[in-house]
Amino acid sequence: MAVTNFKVIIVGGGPVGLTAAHALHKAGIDFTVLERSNEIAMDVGASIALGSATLRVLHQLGLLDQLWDLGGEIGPLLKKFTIDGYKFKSGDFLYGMKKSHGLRPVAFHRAELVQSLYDQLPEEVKPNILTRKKVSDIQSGEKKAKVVCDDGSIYEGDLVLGADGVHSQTRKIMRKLALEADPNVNWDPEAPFTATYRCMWASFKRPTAVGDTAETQHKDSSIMYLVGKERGWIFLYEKLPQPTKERTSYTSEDVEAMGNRFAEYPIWDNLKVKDVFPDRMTGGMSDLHEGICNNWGWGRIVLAGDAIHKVCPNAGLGYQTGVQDVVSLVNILRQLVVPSEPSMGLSVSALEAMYKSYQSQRWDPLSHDAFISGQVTRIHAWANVWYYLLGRIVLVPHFMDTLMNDWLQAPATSKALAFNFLDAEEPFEGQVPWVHPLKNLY
Ligand SMILES: Cc1cc2nc3c(=O)[nH]c(=O)nc-3n(C[C@H](O)[C@H](O)[C@H](O)COP(=O)(O)OP(=O)(O)OC[C@H]3O[C@@H](n4cnc5c(N)ncnc54)[C@H](O)[C@@H]3O)c2cc1C
Repeated sequence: MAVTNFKVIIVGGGPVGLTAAHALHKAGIDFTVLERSNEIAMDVGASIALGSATLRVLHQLGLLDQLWDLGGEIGPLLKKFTIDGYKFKSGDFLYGMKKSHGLRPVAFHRAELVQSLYDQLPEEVKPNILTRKKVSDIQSGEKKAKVVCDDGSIYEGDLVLGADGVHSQTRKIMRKLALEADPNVNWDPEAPFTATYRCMWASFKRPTAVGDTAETQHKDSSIMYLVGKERGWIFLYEKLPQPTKERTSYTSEDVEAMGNRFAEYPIWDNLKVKDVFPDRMTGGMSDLHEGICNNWGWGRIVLAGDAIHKVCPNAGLGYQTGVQDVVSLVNILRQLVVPSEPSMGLSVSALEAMYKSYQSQRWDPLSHDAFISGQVTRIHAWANVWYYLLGRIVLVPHFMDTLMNDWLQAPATSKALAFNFLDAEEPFEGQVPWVHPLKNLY
């Protein structure tokens, strides 16, 4: 039950929007989610792999028990192939994660993860999740914000949280309002991200053992193969003829053509793209935009998730960075609104100060995750000689442990945020202690 009369309107019922809904509910802050799709968990075919830092946050929210039934831990065996089927490496490349924080990443089917986030909302707040609500306009006033949907309906709140993805309408509206208020303000461009690669993904009935994972590396194109509990997924990556900031829509013919271009490439021992692609259950294709916005909030509008930062999926960090946004934002917001008198509300200047704290808390860890994501993508695609040497020769399991995990990933993971108002038993522990242990909240 809400303990304050502060209300957040969340634009977008994707994974980040629904995670925010859980967090706000636990913080005692009222919310409404406006989702443009007809259903919450549209099956677009992709997987989402989550590491220990994200899963412990979901554990704090009480969601982990049900999620275990859906996910499959990746590894221990990762194989690396060239496109002619030569297996140039094989080993436990993710052991470092298990050693440092108790768990290798766990792979979920995205639609099942999102459905579970929805299903696990308490019954009394499920009516706050509204579908077929495409947000078309936002007014940000001194006292309240109004959100207008394309069916003419209007929703009023104290804060609008744009979790509406890479092509965020909330981000576009916020930019327009900020520039109208001050034409000289230095703002992100309307299309703030650039795509250098595109990806086609597909899911199919699990062909090999749970946890199997492979990379197929080549100049400017690569594949990832992942096997979860029930399904397998392939991700086919290809460098674009030139980088673009535009939004390209791909047709089913484009999907078919890309599948055919990769048909003979291996994804596992004795398994090629052509052996799974024709039997795909779901799939999709998009350009992979990359970048981080500089403007995270204005007036009564703030952004989270893909709406403000976009990374390539090879390292599996996109949603995970969005979860960290939610933790940071809700921790700070709760401190501001929950102790205040019910009638006080929050001024725009107080909110804008909050956006600065939120952005500065998230900036360095986010930049680190974006760096890792960009590197992994370019290593898989042999983007230049240096990346080729890393991918093809240098990154053997032992060195991978030291470089990627012990030096880069484990220190970042240990500093990952957790909710500072929710207690929980620590679900994962390894050799590297958490900086924010759940039992000893900071
Ligand atoms: C192939 C692939 C594999 C990936 N694998 C991983 C992985 O392993 N691990 C990981 O952490 N991340 C992964 N990601 C990234 C992850 O999917 C995204 O980072 C994540 O989905 C972002 O969540 P979001 O809620 O911010 O945005 P989205 O998932 O884009 O959700 C936005 C929601 O807003 C809604 N919306 C949009 N506009 C409006 C509007 N005007 N009004 C109302 N609603 C609107 C949309 O319908 C959607 O439901 C992967 C991505 C891809 C493409």
